[in-house]
Amino acid sequence: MSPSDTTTTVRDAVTIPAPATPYQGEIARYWDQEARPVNLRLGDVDGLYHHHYGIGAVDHTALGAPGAADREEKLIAELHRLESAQTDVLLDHLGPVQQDDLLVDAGCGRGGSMVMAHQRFGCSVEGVTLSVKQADFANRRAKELGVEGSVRARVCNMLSMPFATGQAAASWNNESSMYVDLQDLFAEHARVLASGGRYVTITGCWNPVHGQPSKWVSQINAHFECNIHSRREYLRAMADNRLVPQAVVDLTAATLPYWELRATSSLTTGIEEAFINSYKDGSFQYLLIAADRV
Ligand SMILES: C[S@@+](CC[C@H](N)C(=O)[O-])C[C@H]1O[C@@H](n2cnc3c(N)ncnc32)[C@H](O)[C@@H]1O
Ligand SMILES: CC(C)=CCC/C(C)=C/COP(=O)(O)OP(=O)(O)O
Ligand SMILES: [Mg+2]
Repeated sequence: MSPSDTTTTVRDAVTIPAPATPYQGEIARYWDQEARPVNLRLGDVDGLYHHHYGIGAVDHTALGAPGAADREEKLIAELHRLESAQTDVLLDHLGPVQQDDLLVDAGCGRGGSMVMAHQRFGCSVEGVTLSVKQADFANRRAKELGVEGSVRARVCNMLSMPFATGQAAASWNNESSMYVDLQDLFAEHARVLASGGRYVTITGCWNPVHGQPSKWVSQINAHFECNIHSRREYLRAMADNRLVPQAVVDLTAATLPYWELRATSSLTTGIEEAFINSYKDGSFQYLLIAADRV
């Protein structure tokens, strides 16, 4: 049986906080109900469940012959490999991390990035999500992997995280910053990060050069009930909140192969065209920003 088929839940005896706003209640319900095969079947490949997209070149030899019986299975494994490669690039930008450090995953989803961070650095990783179902899922996976002492998800608003001031050596948002006000978000990261700590985000943002969000960006917002920010907003809000960018990496070209491969799969969700067209017309960018807390 694959992990996504299990029905038992591992729950801390904690009170689940009420959503801070009606919008956050809607987002909690959205992720509580989410069970798209494009996420669960990819996660089933190796037990790391992601809710973000992939980067890097497609390995066409790994896909086997077109029309072969196992082609779809291989394609799913390849999409998953590209999503985990995205996490690896995020982790590459965290800088040196010690075993006794605390890492914070803001908007942790089903916990795939948290497990990968712990496996790489051997340190504690704490995540927050609005969704009880996602936190349960992440904590169940951590227990199944025997890392529940080091990897934990909590149901909590990332704008008010349960960490002491300066407690985190590094923190990140992996495709989760489009659900919140960036000034509020970066103020909270600046609070929980130690001085000299590292913040990393991978995000989709609209390109100010386009003028306003394109119709494709508006379609993505409607699809996910989110509010994609502009590149300018990210850089301004960081500057306003003691986060000084050390690297800004445009991953747009690197994510297009993922989308083009996904569009040929049996797991399409209908949003592929909006991503492909907006990345190609330049109205939307897939960006990594790594910043130091000064
Ligand atoms: C697209 S998923 C990304 C999940 C994860 N970062 C990953 O890469 O797999 C967005 C996540 O952001 C979380 N989220 C959105 N708004 C939030 C908030 N205000 N506080 C905490 N989590 C939030 C959702 O619950 C969800 O887990
Ligand atoms: C880059 C942008 C704008 C991301 C929006 C946030 C989001 C929903 C990410 C992917 O989640 P998912 O993995 O659950 O989505 P899907 O089901 O499409 O794979
Ligand atoms: Mg996905």
